[in-house]
Amino acid sequence: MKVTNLTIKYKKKVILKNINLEITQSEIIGLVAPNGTGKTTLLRAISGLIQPQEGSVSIEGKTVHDDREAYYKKLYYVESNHTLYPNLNGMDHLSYVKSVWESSIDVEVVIRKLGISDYINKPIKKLSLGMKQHILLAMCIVSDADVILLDEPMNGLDPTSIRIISKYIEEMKKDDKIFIISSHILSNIDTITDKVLFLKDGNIVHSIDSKKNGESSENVYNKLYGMEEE
Ligand SMILES: Nc1ncnc2c1ncn2[C@@H]1O[C@H](COP(=O)(O)OP(=O)(O)OP(=O)(O)O)[C@@H](O)[C@H]1O
Repeated sequence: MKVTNLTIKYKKKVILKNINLEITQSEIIGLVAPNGTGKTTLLRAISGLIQPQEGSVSIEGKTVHDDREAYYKKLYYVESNHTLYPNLNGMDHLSYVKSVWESSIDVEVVIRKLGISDYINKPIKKLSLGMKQHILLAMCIVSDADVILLDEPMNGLDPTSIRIISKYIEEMKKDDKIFIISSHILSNIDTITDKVLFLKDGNIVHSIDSKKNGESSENVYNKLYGMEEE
């Protein structure tokens, strides 16, 4: 997946300027920055939901303009739980994703592994925030897409759930998938990422290779966003 010279503005306000990013298969990328920095904007641009003023995004060499349907099937974007239909249940959502993404993933296995069988048949409007997050994550797993974009996936999850989800994401990486996971809380995603990208002033100002023993991502976060080190 390649992002080339991407610039996004809302009216005259520049949110992202000249972003370049290349992600090879099978990587888990963390996208970290405080609230309001542009993480969601970047994910939305990659997913083709907003058009950049300049630059482009391609997956396996193809942009959304080359073949819209093929591009959308290659990726799955997990936005906020407001995208869930309140009167439908989790199973309805999973069946929908399985059919549209033409996936061969076994839905029952995903439900069992995520431990969501108790509420998978209840309407979304009766579920807690954490339960809805689980349904969203189950949907992205069922899609079996090559590129999975997760916007703040750990919001509302307890530590046990974060561990289960993290383990699942690491397992899926073996199937040659790219994950981009945004978070304003570094500790939620620090342990599973291969690389952490830090956004500031519209650009990726720093990246850390998590598998190498170098600088600590926590120190970088504190330095970049003006927090005192403990
Ligand atoms: N539709 C829009 N119209 C105008 N400005 C917008 C729009 N969407 C986002 N913005 C602005 O773009 C900036 C980046 O927002 P974005 O949601 O991408 O940040 P974020 O890093 O994902 O924040 P958070 O962690 O709070 O979700 C903010 O200043 C926001 O006010």
